Amino acid sequence: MCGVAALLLGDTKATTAAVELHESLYFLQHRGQDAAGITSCSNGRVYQCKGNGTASKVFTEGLRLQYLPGYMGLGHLRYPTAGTSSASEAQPFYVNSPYGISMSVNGNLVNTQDLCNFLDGEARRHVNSDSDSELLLNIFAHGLQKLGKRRANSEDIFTALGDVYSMCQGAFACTAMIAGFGILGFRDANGIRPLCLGSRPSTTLPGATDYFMASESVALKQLGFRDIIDVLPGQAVFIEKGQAPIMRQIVERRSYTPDCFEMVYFARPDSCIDGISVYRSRQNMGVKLAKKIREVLGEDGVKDIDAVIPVPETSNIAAVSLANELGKPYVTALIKNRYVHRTFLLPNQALRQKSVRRKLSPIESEFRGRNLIIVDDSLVRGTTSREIVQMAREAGATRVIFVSCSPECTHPHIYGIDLADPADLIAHGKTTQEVAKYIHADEVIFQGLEDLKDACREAAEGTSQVEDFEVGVFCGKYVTDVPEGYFAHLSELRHGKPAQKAGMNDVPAGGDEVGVVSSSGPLNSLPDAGETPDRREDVSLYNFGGEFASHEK
Ligand SMILES: O=P(O)(O)OC[C@H]1O[C@H](OP(=O)(O)OP(=O)(O)O)[C@H](O)[C@@H]1O
Ligand SMILES: NC(=O)CC[C@H](N)C(=O)O
Ligand SMILES: [Mg+2]
Repeated sequence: MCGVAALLLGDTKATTAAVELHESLYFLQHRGQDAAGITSCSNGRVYQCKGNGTASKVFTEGLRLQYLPGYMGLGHLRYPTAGTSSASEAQPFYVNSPYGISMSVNGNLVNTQDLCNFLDGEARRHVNSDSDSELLLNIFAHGLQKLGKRRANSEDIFTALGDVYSMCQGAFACTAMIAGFGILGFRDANGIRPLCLGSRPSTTLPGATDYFMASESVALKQLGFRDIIDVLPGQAVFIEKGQAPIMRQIVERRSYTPDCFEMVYFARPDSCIDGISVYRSRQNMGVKLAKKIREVLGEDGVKDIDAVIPVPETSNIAAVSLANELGKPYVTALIKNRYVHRTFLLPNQALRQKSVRRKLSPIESEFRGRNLIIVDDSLVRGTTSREIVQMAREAGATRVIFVSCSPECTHPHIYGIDLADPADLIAHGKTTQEVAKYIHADEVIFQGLEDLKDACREAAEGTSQVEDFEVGVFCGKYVTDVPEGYFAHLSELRHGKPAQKAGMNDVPAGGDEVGVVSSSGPLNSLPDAGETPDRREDVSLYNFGGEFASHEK
């Protein structure tokens, strides 16, 4: 999962799109911590700043925004699922031909080899990284280019998207910008990854309207956007500057099956995705899990429990309703260090392991001599649960029952989690008792799959059109076709090359945050922000474009 955003201000003389996009990245930061980027457009020119790290690092607390003028733009936060962690794969991506297109992608494609072959052999387009998102952008660009127009209109945009839907297999929710023309959003035919659109009156041009698209409604809400709607499966929305949005069903909806993991872990609880309140779904997960705990432990077993402890932060909401349902005290005995982010999203196991203790510490008195239920939203690799049980034991807990708001993760998540190899999954090929033994818990209890789906379904606010959920990670049945050999290919990639290998176009950098020039040299290099020459490698900060090649003229 990544976070995507696109903004078009109604006042085309405004220069503050990047400032607002930057603000929105703080509401989407939980979706990706590896890289961040913003692209903006002013007078037909495209400006871009991106690199490895969180939004505050890449934009050095907002200092770099002065180099990103314009009334429209894109934002991106990356959690890599394909390619490498190299800064050359930070997004948005840009292609100059045709028209100057930028794109931010949330998702994962499963037929990248076919796309590479097509782009190389037929489209004659150079792809400069291992990123599947750069492939998707080039498929779109090729579709637009082959129409052979000097300037595109909205129909051409929709026509070109036809190629994306017919050629790209997997999950995607994308935002794009065509220099001087407008912004675009579109979502795969099953609606696996989320995307929503909102509007608000312009504050600088009376009567004009600003439009904003993002992965999660919380970003829209907090920036004052209202009338929020979900982009539907197979649907695209194009907003030309100064115009109202045009919604178009590009391909028939194949299903309406958002990824259940959005509700379990990815999304913020104050977001509503496809008409489903994430907060309410997590509450429901707690209620349903309590029922399962009663079945497994029996009334006497439940009676023996002293307290319910959440593993902050995602499980907090479910743990409250679970504790209520069992009639047990909810005890916040694991304290989260507010300066440490999500550990699951870190790029390697050593870092993830180290970060659990850095992030969570026990209040020992709340553990000593007690029978405890410890609740987490999921057990994926088992990194967190193993470490937490160990902490509970060190603190003197008598009995530890570790419970999960979602079922056993037994299969790779192919649409947005960096889990190429099933062997990485704690529950793959293990019984529940074996999982308990592995994490040293007295007992482990998982939510049932149907209960999880019901918890999400029952959290619909009003009329959600969602039919079912993508739950392949729990059962191995995926909503899209998966090309033969895909899993073997993933495994080969994982074992053949280090997951963190450098991109072919990486340059060595001095600091922690390796950064690269992610395309050929800048046409109009911007002055640096006062950094040392070494720091300049940390972020690509370029102004692309020229006087004549733009819809602006
Ligand atoms: O079994 P694992 O591989 O450890 O993965 C599952 C854990 O990772 C996530 O926490 P994370 O620290 O990323 O985020 P949070 O603060 O939102 O809970 C998730 O909430 C679980 O706690
Ligand atoms: N998590 C995501 O949505 C990742 C997008 C894309 N597959 C990448 O790895 O950059
Ligand atoms: Mg967690």
